[in-house]
Amino acid sequence: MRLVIRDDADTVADYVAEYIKARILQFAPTARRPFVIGLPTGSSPIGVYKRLVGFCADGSLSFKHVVSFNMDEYVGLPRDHPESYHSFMWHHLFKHIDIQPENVNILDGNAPDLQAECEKYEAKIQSYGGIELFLGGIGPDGHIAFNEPGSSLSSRTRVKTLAYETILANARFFGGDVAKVPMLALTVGVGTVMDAREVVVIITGASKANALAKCIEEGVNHMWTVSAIQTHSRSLVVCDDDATLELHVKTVRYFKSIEKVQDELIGRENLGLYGQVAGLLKQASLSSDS
Ligand SMILES: N[C@@H]1[C@@H](O)[C@H](O)[C@@H](COP(=O)(O)O)O[C@@H]1O
Repeated sequence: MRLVIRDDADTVADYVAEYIKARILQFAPTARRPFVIGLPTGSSPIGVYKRLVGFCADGSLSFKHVVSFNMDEYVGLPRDHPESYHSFMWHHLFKHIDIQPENVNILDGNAPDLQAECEKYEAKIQSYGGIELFLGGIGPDGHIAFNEPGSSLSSRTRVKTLAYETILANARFFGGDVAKVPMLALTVGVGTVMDAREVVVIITGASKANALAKCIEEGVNHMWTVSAIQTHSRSLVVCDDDATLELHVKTVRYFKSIEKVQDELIGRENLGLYGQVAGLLKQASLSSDS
């Protein structure tokens, strides 16, 4: 796993947006071989989406051959409710880019058979050969998607009861009224996210500091579901300074030093064996190889 630390949420968004752009360009998707991306909602990815919209507007990136799968959706909230994840995604990203509507996949929280909806979603992901890159955010309790504490680390897409903490945290989107926050959601599982060939997680703000420390400095634990990322062979966490508040100084220094050495390596592209690695790093533009 790599940890990249930036000064604030804006520079985190710059980094992640550039990273995703580099990945899609490098993949060179076509209609027959689309780039399959997993996407989150929440405040964490908004800056990234804004930048991706900018790349599409200036012609440096296209989503024409990108297929998306969203992480989750509330149960029972009308699709056109302003706080549904359908509305969120169209408002912040999809309506501004050239993605083909039929390539957008979001769980239907009003499906007559919710279980069947979840199974269909997993099967559709499989039909594309899996997800290339799953982007995620986390809750203050370390949950990824709606995989609340105690979720199985091998869980698949399913119906999930929300933790009271999550309901409280999300009440800000419902005029501060806890009673208006749905208590159930459909969510991809931890296993669904970890099956992606690459996982990138955004963690910003002091309210996520404890979760970041639990997830990367302690063991893999179902009470902090994003800690499963430790077992992934290609994972990247991008956080801001505020989110590092609970990390050991040596952890922060270690990951900063790794990034510094990689930057130096890229500068030595023509030097023998170092050059080989530097070339690979540069080719990947940025690398999350563990
Ligand atoms: N289901 C979503 C998660 O996918 C998201 O990561 C989390 C954090 O949201 P925010 O980025 O607003 O802190 O909120 C919800 O619980």
